[in-house]
Amino acid sequence: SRGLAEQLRGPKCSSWLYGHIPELLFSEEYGDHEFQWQEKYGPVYPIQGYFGGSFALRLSLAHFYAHPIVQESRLVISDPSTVKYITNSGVFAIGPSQEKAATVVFGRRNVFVVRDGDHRRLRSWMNSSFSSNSIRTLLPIIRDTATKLVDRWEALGFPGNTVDVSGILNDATLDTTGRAILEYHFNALDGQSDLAKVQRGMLDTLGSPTKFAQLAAQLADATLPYIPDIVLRYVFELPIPTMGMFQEYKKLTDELSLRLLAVKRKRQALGKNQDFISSFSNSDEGSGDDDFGVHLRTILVTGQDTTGGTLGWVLYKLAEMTDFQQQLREEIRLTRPTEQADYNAMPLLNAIINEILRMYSSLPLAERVAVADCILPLSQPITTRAGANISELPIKKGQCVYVAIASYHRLASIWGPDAHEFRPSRWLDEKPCKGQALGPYASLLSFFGGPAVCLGWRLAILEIQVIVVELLEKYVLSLPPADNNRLRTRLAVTLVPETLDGKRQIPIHIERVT
Ligand code: HEM
Repeated sequence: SRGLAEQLRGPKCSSWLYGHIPELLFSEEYGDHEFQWQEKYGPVYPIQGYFGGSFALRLSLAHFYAHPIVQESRLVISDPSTVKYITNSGVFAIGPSQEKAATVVFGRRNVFVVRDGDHRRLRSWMNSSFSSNSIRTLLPIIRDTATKLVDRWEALGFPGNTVDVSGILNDATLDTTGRAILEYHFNALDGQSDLAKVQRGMLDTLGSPTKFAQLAAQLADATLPYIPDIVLRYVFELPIPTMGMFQEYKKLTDELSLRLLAVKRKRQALGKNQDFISSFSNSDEGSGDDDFGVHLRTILVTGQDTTGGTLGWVLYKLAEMTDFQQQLREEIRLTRPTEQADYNAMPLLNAIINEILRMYSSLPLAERVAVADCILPLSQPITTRAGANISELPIKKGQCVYVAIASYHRLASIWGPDAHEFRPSRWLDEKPCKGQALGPYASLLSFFGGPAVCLGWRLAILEIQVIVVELLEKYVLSLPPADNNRLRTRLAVTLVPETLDGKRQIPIHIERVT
């Protein structure tokens, strides 16, 4: 028996080959199907995975892969008790497709894939540079990036025009991670960094909006779990342009990581140093310098489009809500924030940021797999297809689940009857979240929770706060006059904004504050 998962009610499936995955991951607007399924089937329901039910195909593929994977049926989960169990119990590892994807881009033994003691050790040196004390000291660097961003807008002639603001925001977030954590100037905002260009090219290829690229992404998602690492390594050495980009990225980041380590070691000889790179070379992880490249790539990639995309949504919504924007500008004028505490004490600033994180979580879904048989707790009973009421859900080792972050943020039981509505003012209410906090910040699940909680959430929040304040002090944002100014959300590695004609852009009209 495969546990009870198969006996729950869920949507009917139309594709034997792909199951429900295209509707879940590749729908035109993110959540088109997922949010309706949640309304209909509740916060825990099964969907069909790839290669639906083909036992023969599964068997023939299974011997390539060390762990048994239940591909035919996956659970989509937003029930708070179940989510908490998944993030905290240690019974779940990163899911098979995400594991391969992270290994391909970052390298082996990256923080997403290592488990238990290895994960704890890795996090303990990484955490120190991202603690609240460390992040507070980064404020001058973040403000400096924000000033450079303004300079860039000016140099490109943004004021007085309608422009796409999205790419430059991602340059700013890469520059912040570089300077704040690695003490290294990428100068992505100046357009001078080869590494920044290659990283951009790689992420744009992975998340390309073309039909062909989406089909490729779908195929990769379906088959990656079965492709042994050794074969993948050969695929990435193939002499074709896309693979060349991955190789170039690895080469540049490996070189940079060795250079950074060498500089640090010299400086360390002069005295003790507690930053990211020094604590790596002092820790158990530091025994093999090669691994530093893996961790460098991990933070450069995970910190960039997540934070940049969130910022983009904030600016777009402010351009749409001009009254709110004006009130926020007034809040900024009265507060004149200089310390982190000042930013945290600005109700309107944080209301818009929190509402964006709720409605447009950059990573709306986390894939996990059970590493042992277990019993999932449920906060409300489920009626099975046979009509039985169950108050907990036994599942088997190998069961794949999706922690449905975006769906959780739309539960009426947690966020109230207007959970689907974009309403920043809910954050001015007494208790916007009616449940217990699952994540580290504002009761949101946007940064995940438990031991694998987002490493950079404090940095991301401060960065967004500082940049929004800096931009609103200088500019008035509005939507372009054309009818074609609505954006939709598409999952392309992260949740990206896209115009209705499929362009990865955030067109905003910009005027200087007079
Ligand atoms: C608004 C911005 C951000 C959002 C919404 C976000 C969200 C998340 C989420 C949902 C996860 C869990 C993913 C999973 O396990 O499947 C995660 C993990 C992670 N994030 Fe972030 N993130 C953001 C910014 C950053 C920044 C700025 C950095 C670093 C510079 C960062 C570094 C990481 C790392 C290293 C992990 C893996 C942690 C682990 O597995 O132990 N993130 N993030």
